[in-house]
Amino acid sequence: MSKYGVMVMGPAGAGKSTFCASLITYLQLNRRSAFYVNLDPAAESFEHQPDLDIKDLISLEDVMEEMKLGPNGGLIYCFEFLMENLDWLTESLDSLTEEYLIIFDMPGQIELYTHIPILPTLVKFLTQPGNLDIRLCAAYLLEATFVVDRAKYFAGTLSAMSAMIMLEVPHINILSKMDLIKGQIRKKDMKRFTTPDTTLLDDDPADIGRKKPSSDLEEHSADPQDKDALMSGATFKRLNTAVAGLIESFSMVSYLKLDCTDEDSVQAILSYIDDCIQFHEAQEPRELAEEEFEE
Ligand SMILES: Nc1nc2c(ncn2[C@@H]2O[C@H](COP(=O)(O)OP(=O)(O)OP(=O)(O)O)[C@@H](O)[C@H]2O)c(=O)[nH]1
Ligand SMILES: [Mg+2]
Repeated sequence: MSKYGVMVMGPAGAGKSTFCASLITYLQLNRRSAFYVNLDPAAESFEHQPDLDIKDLISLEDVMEEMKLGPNGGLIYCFEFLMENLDWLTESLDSLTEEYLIIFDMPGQIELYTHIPILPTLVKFLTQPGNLDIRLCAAYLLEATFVVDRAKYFAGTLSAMSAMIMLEVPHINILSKMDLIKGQIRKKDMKRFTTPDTTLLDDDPADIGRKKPSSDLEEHSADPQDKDALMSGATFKRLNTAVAGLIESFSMVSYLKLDCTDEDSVQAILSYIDDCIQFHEAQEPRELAEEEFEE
């Protein structure tokens, strides 16, 4: 029996946990079953209590104290511990039926998605037919306010692409917190953000506020502490153009828009997730139980 799941990922503060909560609320309102797995050992408060919480396996606080590690090193330790104790996941997830959408809420430390092979191993374990056999979709969130600074937007897009290549599962990218940029970006321009386009670098509003050295020579003589000058010179522009060109040539990343305060927006994202994992195709016709019918 297949299981279905979504792994919600992205940089710190991108809105992952809020999206998980909105998704669970939406599923519940629509009589669908959700199983919420918190894999962020630093998360403290939740809108919906997790059905499975990594903190019951290992606590980041204890790790930091006992192993004398900082928060990032501590997190990596927690994930290495999880990888040695995968039975803990199997015990709880194995009995779930295909009716459930398993939602994994991930931590925001970017190194987890870029240069450490822990996540690919975890994803392989979750999806392999011999193990949990979950049809998994990755949802990578990037905050929509990044579009205001093109360098940040392309750097974020590069991290989304790196996660896509690393994980090798169906993947959707999401621009979260769309409500925060409402009215700031014209509809016509928004299309250029949902499918990244190198010409976006030509009209970067963040450039306006930055000092502009007129040449590389001037840039190199700039004060190395002056971040504004460092991030506006010709070399920085060339780097961004190269990154944007790479993203465009791979042509892998496009974004869906999400505003967690809007139910229709959550529904639209869910329909993409369902489609990626072919959720509806596995569902049996179901008659309402007597109590549900009376309700
Ligand atoms: N305006 C607005 N704020 C949002 C939205 N989604 C999340 N936020 C806010 O963004 C902040 C971070 O949200 P979280 O859901 O905790 O983000 P996260 O990605 O889980 O953060 P970490 O787990 O720490 O990496 C909170 O203050 C949320 O209220 C949204 O759609 N719109
Ligand atoms: Mg979170």
